[in-house]
Amino acid sequence: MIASLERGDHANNFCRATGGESVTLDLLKEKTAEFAKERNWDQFHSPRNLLLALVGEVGELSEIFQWRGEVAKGLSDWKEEDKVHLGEELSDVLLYLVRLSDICGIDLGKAALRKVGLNAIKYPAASKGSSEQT
Ligand SMILES: Nc1ccn([C@H]2C[C@H](O)[C@@H](COP(=O)(O)OP(=O)(O)OP(=O)(O)O)O2)c(=O)n1
Repeated sequence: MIASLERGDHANNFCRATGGESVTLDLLKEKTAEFAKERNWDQFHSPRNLLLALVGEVGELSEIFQWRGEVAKGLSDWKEEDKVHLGEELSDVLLYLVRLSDICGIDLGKAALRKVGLNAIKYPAASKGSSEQT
């Protein structure tokens, strides 16, 4: 438990070290690039390796929900440590996605915003309550 608390403190200090600026995709892109460079891991961060790592983390994320049955929105009945764990696995997925996009030369923020626009055209607000393609 102490080790886990120390780990949390260390991670929180890292967040403060960023100067408390708002978290953007660009910031995460810079942080993940820096993390890889400092460890000489650029050589391992190929598109295929990153994709496999991403899928592996999606598996770890799925395990948290596995066998629980349906989960209430807000996770009000979850233990705090389970919520912290969920945040970690969601983050792993996001960080690998950001890194994969960067390595592939895709501006993820712009691509996602464009996709939101495409989705709105494909599913006009008039089709309220139905997720069927128009
Ligand atoms: N070659 C690597 C290895 C790790 N990471 C970073 C991205 C992820 O955020 C996290 C993944 O680390 P682990 O593979 O240790 O996975 P977990 O943190 O999920 O640990 P575990 O699988 O033991 O639960 O570290 C990375 O960028 N490149």
